[in-house]
Amino acid sequence: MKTDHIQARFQLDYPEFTLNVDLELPGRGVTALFGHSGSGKTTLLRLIAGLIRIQDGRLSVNGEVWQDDRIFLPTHKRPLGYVFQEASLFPHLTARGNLEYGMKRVGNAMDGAALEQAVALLGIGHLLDRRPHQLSGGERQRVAIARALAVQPRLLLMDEPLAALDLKRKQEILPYLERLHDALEIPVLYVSHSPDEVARLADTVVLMEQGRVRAQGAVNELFSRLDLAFAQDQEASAIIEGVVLSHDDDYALTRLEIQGGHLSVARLNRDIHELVRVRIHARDVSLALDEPGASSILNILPARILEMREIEQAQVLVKLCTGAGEKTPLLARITRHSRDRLRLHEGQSVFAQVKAVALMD
Ligand SMILES: Nc1ncnc2c1ncn2[C@@H]1O[C@H](COP(=O)(O)OP(=O)(O)OP(=O)(O)O)[C@@H](O)[C@H]1O
Repeated sequence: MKTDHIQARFQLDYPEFTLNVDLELPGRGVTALFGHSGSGKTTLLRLIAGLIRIQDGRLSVNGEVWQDDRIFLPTHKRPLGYVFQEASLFPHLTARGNLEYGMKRVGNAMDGAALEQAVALLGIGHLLDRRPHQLSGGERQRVAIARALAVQPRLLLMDEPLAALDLKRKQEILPYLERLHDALEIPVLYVSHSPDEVARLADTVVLMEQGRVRAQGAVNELFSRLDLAFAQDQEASAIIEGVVLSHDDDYALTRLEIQGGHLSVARLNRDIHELVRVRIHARDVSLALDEPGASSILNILPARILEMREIEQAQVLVKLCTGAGEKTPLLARITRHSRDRLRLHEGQSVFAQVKAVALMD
């Protein structure tokens, strides 16, 4: 049995829905369970939490068996944290009272350090004496996440924790989730049907369709697969990780090093060597056969065409790779007319002109 993975195998038959998954997931980092409404994301999370019991399921988390032919740990014996869409806090308890109740409930000896760490990570120190009705939806959710973490779980399950919040509150809470992503040693399973959240937070994506796993892989790999929904969306984009190389304060630009290449972006308030994630929309990338000599475009990357797919009558989606070892994926959305005029074909070397780069975190 692998000790640094989550292995989950479940088959569940409801009258009108069957879930059938056999997954091996990384033992740390954020894995997004992504899919349309009704694809089985919550059901899978509930099976993993032990809230649904089936006969022949198997689940091990970083070497510990939680369920197999002989073992079934009930939910309260599973060292996990569960965050729901709506923060289910006790209204009569303060934020602190809710955190402490969470710890007592699982029978953990009160670990002050873990509690403090969770409070600091979610930035709720100044809210601890308030009751839930004195908190905004986003703040309540931050308390609920801290409560889940204070018990020092070995797995964190999050079921659309932002779904009940409006856009402004979502924007407020996302930086805290990004901090979790960087700080947590434990695996996080994050249910979402927002590609934007997935792009920001996830390392790995499991794409669910009708109770089955349609695809699984690294976020940048899945986002650039032309056969999947991500690339066919209006917001289709490549996700690229880079390191801050230098700042040019004169021109208010920051230079990022990406795998085997560079990107210039609007000045980032980030330290040198810091890791950042950027998103390049397919609609912001155009293609040229020769290196444009005089151009106002900052980022012109040598690239190779891997695959093309017509997506609408007039549009073609192009999957490219760039950088050393051609490992960095890029998407371009061009017109069918341009494809034919430039006689573009798979395997061809081109120059990708990147009009805009959006910072993800
Ligand atoms: N207890 C149950 N009995 C029968 N059918 C169920 C039960 N629970 C869920 N289902 C069905 O299983 C399917 C998957 O539901 P699930 O809640 O897992 O989907 P989901 O991907 O999480 O959706 P959403 O994004 O809307 O939360 C749905 O068709 C649902 O109606």
